[in-house]
Amino acid sequence: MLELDRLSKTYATGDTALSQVSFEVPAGQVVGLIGPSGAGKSTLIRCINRLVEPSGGKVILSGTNLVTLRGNALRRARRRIGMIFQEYALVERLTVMENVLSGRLGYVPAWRSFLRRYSPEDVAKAFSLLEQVGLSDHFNKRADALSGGQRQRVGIARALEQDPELLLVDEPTASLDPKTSRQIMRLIGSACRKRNLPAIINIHDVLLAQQFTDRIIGLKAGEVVFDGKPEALTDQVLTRIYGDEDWTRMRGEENAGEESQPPTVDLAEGL
Ligand SMILES: Nc1ncnc2c1ncn2[C@@H]1O[C@H](COP(=O)(O)OP(=O)(O)OP(=O)(O)O)[C@@H](O)[C@H]1O
Repeated sequence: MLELDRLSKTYATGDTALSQVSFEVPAGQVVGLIGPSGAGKSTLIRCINRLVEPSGGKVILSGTNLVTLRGNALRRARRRIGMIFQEYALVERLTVMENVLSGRLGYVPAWRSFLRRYSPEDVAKAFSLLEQVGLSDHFNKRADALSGGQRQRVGIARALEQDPELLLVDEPTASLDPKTSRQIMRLIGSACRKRNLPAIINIHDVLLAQQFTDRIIGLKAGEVVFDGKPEALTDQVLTRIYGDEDWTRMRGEENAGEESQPPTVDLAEGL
């Protein structure tokens, strides 16, 4: 379980990106984090893994307050957090398999990670994950030979190879087409449910968030202005988060596009 307790961040420039944000994410729950540009979504994700230093408050992961950790203890805590990025953050010249195995780097001794030697268990696990994300035929391809959707699946497998206790996902679908985006969201959701993993997904696409997450948290100017079930995200709530817009029409247009799409192949089975 993840608990944020009055998490705050004011940058050196004086910009307050987060003010006293508190919520809990229980095991297995997938949270969609939404809000307008500048609301503090990336800052929130980065404060959790300490890529940004919080100015105040606590980030408690399975009983440990991550905010007070330093040095080795912080490194050990970070490997408990799987990250999935918008731009995939793969090592382009390495193979798919090597990219997935890099999820173990935080675990192997320095000399082994330098030589990129992994245990047979790590390799077997990586094969299994690649199979689960539908990429077992591509294990030996270079990452730069893959499509965006395939790269993101490698990113998911790499995060899971790490055996994380928490997944932080930053705009996973921003560079993908609508159908691939849905497959990726479905994969992330089913991986979390199967492993009882809590996840926070920073996502701009409100409809995707509504469809594929268990709970939505709406940030505005660094504060939580909505926290509830996806179906409670009414037009009034969207206006509270983003300001005036014709939300009903937006949903209508999106649904019209949806009907013309062929049924998606569910790659997530077994994940
Ligand atoms: N490194 C930084 N230094 C100073 N201010 C920053 C820094 N990073 C973010 N901010 C400010 O903090 C606030 C929140 O930014 P943040 O990037 O967290 O928002 P966001 O919701 O992720 O936006 P977007 O959806 O556009 O990525 C903004 O006012 C931004 O200008």
